[in-house]
Amino acid sequence: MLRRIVVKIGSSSLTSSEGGLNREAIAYFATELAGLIQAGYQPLLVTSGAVAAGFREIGYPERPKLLHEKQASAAVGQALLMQAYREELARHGVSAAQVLLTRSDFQNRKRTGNASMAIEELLKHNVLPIINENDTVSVDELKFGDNDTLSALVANLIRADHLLILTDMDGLYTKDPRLDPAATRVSRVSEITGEIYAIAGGAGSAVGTGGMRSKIDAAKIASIGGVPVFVGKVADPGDLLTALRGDGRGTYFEAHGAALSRKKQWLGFFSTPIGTLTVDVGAEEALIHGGRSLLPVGVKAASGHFHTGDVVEVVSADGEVLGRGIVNYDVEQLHGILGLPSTEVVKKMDSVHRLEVIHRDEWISLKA
Ligand SMILES: Nc1ncnc2c1ncn2[C@@H]1O[C@H](COP(=O)(O)OP(=O)(O)O)[C@@H](O)[C@H]1O
Ligand SMILES: N[C@@H](CCC(=O)OP(=O)(O)O)C(=O)O
Repeated sequence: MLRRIVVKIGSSSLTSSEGGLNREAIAYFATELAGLIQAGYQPLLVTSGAVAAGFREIGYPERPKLLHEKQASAAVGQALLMQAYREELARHGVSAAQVLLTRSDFQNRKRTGNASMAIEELLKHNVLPIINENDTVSVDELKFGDNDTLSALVANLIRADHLLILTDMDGLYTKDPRLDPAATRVSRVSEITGEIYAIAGGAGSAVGTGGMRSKIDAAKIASIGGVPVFVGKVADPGDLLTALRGDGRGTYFEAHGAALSRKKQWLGFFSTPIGTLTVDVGAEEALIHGGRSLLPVGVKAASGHFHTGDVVEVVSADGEVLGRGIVNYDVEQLHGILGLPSTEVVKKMDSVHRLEVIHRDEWISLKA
């Protein structure tokens, strides 16, 4: 299989604060994407820019803040965006297709399957999928808001080899460089800790939305799904290939997990946990590094009104979120066997359906 690369381009790289598309920028990115195809890669594009491209034509003086105004701007701008990409890609003999997705599409197994089938078919026919959020139907609870998270979910869905998030900054800095000129670039992140989140700020431009924080969220999702991420800037011919090969101007986030099944993608990023289990150090080690199931002996506390088959969050003794899983006991049953070795559990219970509190096939680690 060709190596699949998801490239995400933010509004800040495609438009100016006064609105409208920067055609030169689109032409540049089209050339870079064609360069990836020529080098034997299979790129998919996740692009923002619809709102920023469309608001001026509608008559708004600046990027609108109200939802319906954004939606109207996106409806105009999305057509402009696609037209520009299609024309510029055609110069390189590359055909492109529009794919619009919302958060709820990823919550629904059938829709995720449909999206994946359509994307696979496009790739089979060498058509470049150009993906954006479906802004017309996205209201607050359905919205990704920025496209960074969407790009990570797409990368997991199609089992990408790399995710390249392109923006107007050449990577993550120790502080928002617009506020602190002395800030320095973090060139590699092996683990996304609270410290990494603490240095990432919000959007710096008048057109971007998520800022560095949403890029870290995206890097975390992709990294859990086994996809390494580059966040940075490309500006010169060949920069995209250079970024892919590890020498780009930006920050590289290492991947942790292996590619995730659809079920685990849902469990990790879309399920709603209705209880919490606190585990001891041994259980944490078994779950995170040992690839093992969670047994009653390692569970110190259980809270929430959950039943067998519900999703619960698992936290360490000091409250750090370790992951999520589908629990095999009701909370009342679990309270009776907390910390007990398996032999005691079997003696104490009338019948044991499954000994594991969470089976490893129904567990996802959220440490990245
Ligand atoms: N620690 C940081 N390092 C780099 N950039 C940061 C940091 N904190 C906040 N930012 C801001 O994030 C912005 C990029 O995000 P955003 O405006 O949403 O872009 P895009 O439209 O490309 O997604 C940068 O312009 C920068 O001002
Ligand atoms: N779907 C919206 C994305 C919003 C947005 O600005 O995202 P980003 O530039 O990635 O922070 C659009 O196309 O305008």
